[in-house]
Amino acid sequence: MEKPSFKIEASDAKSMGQSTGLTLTQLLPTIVKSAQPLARVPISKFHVAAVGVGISGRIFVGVNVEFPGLPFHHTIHAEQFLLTNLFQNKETQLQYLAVSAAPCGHCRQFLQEIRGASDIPLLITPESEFTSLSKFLSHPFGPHDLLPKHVPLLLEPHNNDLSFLDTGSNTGSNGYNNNDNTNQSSISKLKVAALEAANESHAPYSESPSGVALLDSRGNVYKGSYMESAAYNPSLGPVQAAIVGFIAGAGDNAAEYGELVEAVLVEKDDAVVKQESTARLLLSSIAPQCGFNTFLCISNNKKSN
Ligand SMILES: O=c1ccn([C@H]2C[C@H](O)[C@@H](CO)O2)c(=O)[nH]1
Ligand SMILES: [Zn+2]
Repeated sequence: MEKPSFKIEASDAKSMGQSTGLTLTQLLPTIVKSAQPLARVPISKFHVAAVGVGISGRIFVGVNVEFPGLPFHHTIHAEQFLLTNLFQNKETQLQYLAVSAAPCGHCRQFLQEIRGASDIPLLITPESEFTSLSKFLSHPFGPHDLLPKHVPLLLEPHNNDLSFLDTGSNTGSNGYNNNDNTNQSSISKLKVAALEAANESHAPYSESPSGVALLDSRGNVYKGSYMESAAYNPSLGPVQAAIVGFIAGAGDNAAEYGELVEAVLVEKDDAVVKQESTARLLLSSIAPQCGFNTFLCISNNKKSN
């Protein structure tokens, strides 16, 4: 198996199958094993990998990411990383899921945000028999308990119809380089990306969508959309989602938080769930050199009221 990566194209998955004589699902345990070293686990040293096959035939990887110095609830579980990776690559359904350890209760719950979650075939490696997620979470509580059926679920397309408040929406920034022109043009670029991320955010329970965009020193932009869980606590914040984009998008260069130079958060002015303080806390802990700016938006259907 070659160097582990966070995304395997369908054609590459096919040729891996041909060269090994294995079917797609038989390949998954090997991919799980090779992905485990990608986990960032300074606290637990417990490497979790979650591998999913999307409806397009592409294979995606997630790993757990821990943040020393911060409360545990900032942690990104491997399954959450995987769902974020699928979401960011516009996969609308998960065909198969394989994980290196049985998913914890929090992840079993988070997976309920996918339509038809109970039927997702699940493999706990190194076993070779799939079972369904419903075996791991019977009598699930989920979106169906709180939302009408037509509301889009996690991997389905979202458009929250947000636009910026006209004036005074920057609620403050930190970082060392906030006043030069280059920085202003980066912030404008990040504002557009963060608004896109907020428009794609899955926040049907609070109706408080939000998005983050991160800029690295090479000029790359990484977007992250806030993703809610019907059970509230397993929700994944927009900074975490953008970090998934940063780690998964770095390719062969292992992403270092020290490379982050600027960040923008976009959230609603009248949100009942506000991200700003916790987003600032996480970023200032892992990337103290990174600027941070918040811009407020409004949902257009409310504007006309
Ligand atoms: O389903 C699970 C269970 C645990 N972890 C991670 C969280 C933490 O980083 C470490 C120890 O709990 O393993 C996951 O990623 N998924
Ligand atoms: Zn978990």
